[in-house]
Amino acid sequence: MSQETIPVTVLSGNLGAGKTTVLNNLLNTRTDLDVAVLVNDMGEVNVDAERVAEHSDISEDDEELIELSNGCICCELRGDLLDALAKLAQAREFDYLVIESTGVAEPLPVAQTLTMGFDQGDLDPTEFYEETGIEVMDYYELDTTVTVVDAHQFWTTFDSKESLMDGDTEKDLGSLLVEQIEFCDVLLLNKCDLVDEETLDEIEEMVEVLQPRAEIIRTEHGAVDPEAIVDTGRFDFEAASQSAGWMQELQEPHESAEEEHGVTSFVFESRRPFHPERFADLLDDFPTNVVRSKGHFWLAGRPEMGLGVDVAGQSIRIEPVGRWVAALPEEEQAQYFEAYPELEENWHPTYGDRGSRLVIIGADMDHDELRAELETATLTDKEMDADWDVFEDRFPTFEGGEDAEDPTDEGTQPIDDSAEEVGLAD
Ligand SMILES: Nc1nc2c(ncn2[C@@H]2O[C@H](COP(=O)(O)OP(=O)(O)OP(=O)(O)O)[C@@H](O)[C@H]2O)c(=O)[nH]1
Repeated sequence: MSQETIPVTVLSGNLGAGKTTVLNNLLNTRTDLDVAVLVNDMGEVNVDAERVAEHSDISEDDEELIELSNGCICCELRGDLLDALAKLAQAREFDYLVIESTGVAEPLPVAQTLTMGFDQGDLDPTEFYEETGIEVMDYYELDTTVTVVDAHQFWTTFDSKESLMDGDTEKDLGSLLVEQIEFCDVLLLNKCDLVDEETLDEIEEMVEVLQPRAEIIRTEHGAVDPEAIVDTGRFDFEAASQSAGWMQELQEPHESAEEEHGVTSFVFESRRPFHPERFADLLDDFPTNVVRSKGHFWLAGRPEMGLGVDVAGQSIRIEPVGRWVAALPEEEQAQYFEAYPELEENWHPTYGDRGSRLVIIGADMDHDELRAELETATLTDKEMDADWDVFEDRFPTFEGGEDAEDPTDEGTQPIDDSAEEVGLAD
């Protein structure tokens, strides 16, 4: 880390997990460090900021306590976050910055905002930025992303279908928890005082499978050694974005061994399309012990677009992930073959790159049984020769998808590892 930049720790975690408690604990134990704090709250009144002011040396009038209220810094307040931080750094000298996100914030976009500033594609430059040209990266360097998890509420949240509105987006608590676990350097398993040892072991095993890279620390009342969350130098955007268990599993598939609490994973692959009705039935009645599934699939009758499945806790989302290269004009295909030689190796003479690849993570799963169910949801030999358009298909259709005439439509890039997901709820 260079001398000039101010290191930043970002605290994320579900509502009530203990972020403010961790923050106050930190402020009260590292009194030698001049810490500035930015607290984000969804409501109009920044309750967390009040509580930080109440329980630490920082007062609410203090310019070291910045409040961003009435929105979320992972979405609509990204520009405000960048402005606030640039102004803070210009106005004051301090050693360290801690950002407490709202309980509904996803850590990845917050980290992206801090590491890329306004250069994020969909973020309009603010007036302040247009005038000054000051980039947040001129002053700050993201040091550690911390996710605080409520051990007591863990399984309830995980299995919850309850959803929250975040701006215009609806998020359900279970999948938000998974996202927060999947993107962090340090994971604080808080409220351990309320949970027995056996449950803690179970949670830890699940967390380790979802997020193999993070350091997991058990805490009570947010009491953690400041060294573990401040100035750790652990943050690495590339590593953090690739660290989710499902991603590693897709990159290097291996049938994971049965652990004590039976959290295992496997990758299902097929070069046959799924039957739309049978696969939809299977997803509707998906085994509840599958806690995470991610990947892309080929649906019979959808020759243009690969779809993605995203299972987190009790929520199942289907989303478009991109066009099959096989659906592109020949000149474009040639470009892909050049860029990705492995594409040609796995090319099917009739169906090209179409196929399905899903990672499934769960507790006490019967791999053989689930594999067989997935297999049964793909087309039979007879169906392979039938007309696929007559199958009942209740999967959502997507704009710019298989109905689109121009295969180069925006948002429908061919499938590769970097394919963006479009978060459309089912
Ligand atoms: N028993 C117990 N209670 C805790 C622990 N940590 C925090 N709490 C309590 O849990 C409640 C929520 O803690 P906060 O620190 O406000 O949680 P938060 O993540 O900042 O909450 P939001 O800002 O609403 O998202 C408070 O009443 C805390 O006192 C813990 O380890 N054990």
